[in-house]
Amino acid sequence: MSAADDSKRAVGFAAVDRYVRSGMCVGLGTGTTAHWAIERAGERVAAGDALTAVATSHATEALCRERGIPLVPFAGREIDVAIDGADEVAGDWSLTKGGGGALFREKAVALAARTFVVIVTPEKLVKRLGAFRTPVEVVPFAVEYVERAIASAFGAQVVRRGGDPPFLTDNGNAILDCAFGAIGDPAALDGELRGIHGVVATGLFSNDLTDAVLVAEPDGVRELTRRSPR
Ligand SMILES: O=C(CO)[C@H](O)[C@H](O)COP(=O)(O)O
Repeated sequence: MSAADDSKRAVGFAAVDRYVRSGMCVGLGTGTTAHWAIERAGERVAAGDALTAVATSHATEALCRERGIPLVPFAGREIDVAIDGADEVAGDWSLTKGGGGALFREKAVALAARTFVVIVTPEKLVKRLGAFRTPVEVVPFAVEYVERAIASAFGAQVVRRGGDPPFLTDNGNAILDCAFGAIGDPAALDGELRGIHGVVATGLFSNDLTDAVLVAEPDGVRELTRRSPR
């Protein structure tokens, strides 16, 4: 296993070990870091813990089935804890997510969770969001209009994800990866983007969603303490 995989494994395992108890319903994220939280949840089920899970993507759902983790229907039900990776974590704990295209379901699960735990490797920590392009999920019927609207309203460079065929999310939608530069107020930008007809969701997660951030450091998993008010 590579050193990068070792770190992701450590932080994924730590999140489950610190935040998940038998009897809980767990929201399981998508991506190479969340993968390890799923593996650990599978080990816990095999060891006898009564866990159920909500999956944030088809890929996560398939891995849960392979690992014998019982899945429950979601539809926005309240869940105990959600564990997921991120593409960027800002100093105020706002996030960019959606590098894997699962942003809509990931945000729905994070919103419904009593506790939302973010697991990352250290290079994901940034002062302000924006170096990683912001993913915006868009109904394909309106995608060209939304591309033009984002470019003209924000002066952003907008790239449609995928080629021919284009990338489609698990919801059948397109993703626009948008370069806004450093983002001063992620919640405000999220709201403005969602005001454009055709936008379903953005990968900007406001900082009031995040309850804990675990970082895989070379000498162990560090849990950040929140400096800014929620
Ligand atoms: O938001 C996501 C998927 O939509 C992922 O959590 C994010 O892209 C981080 O992935 P990884 O842990 O593989 O770096």
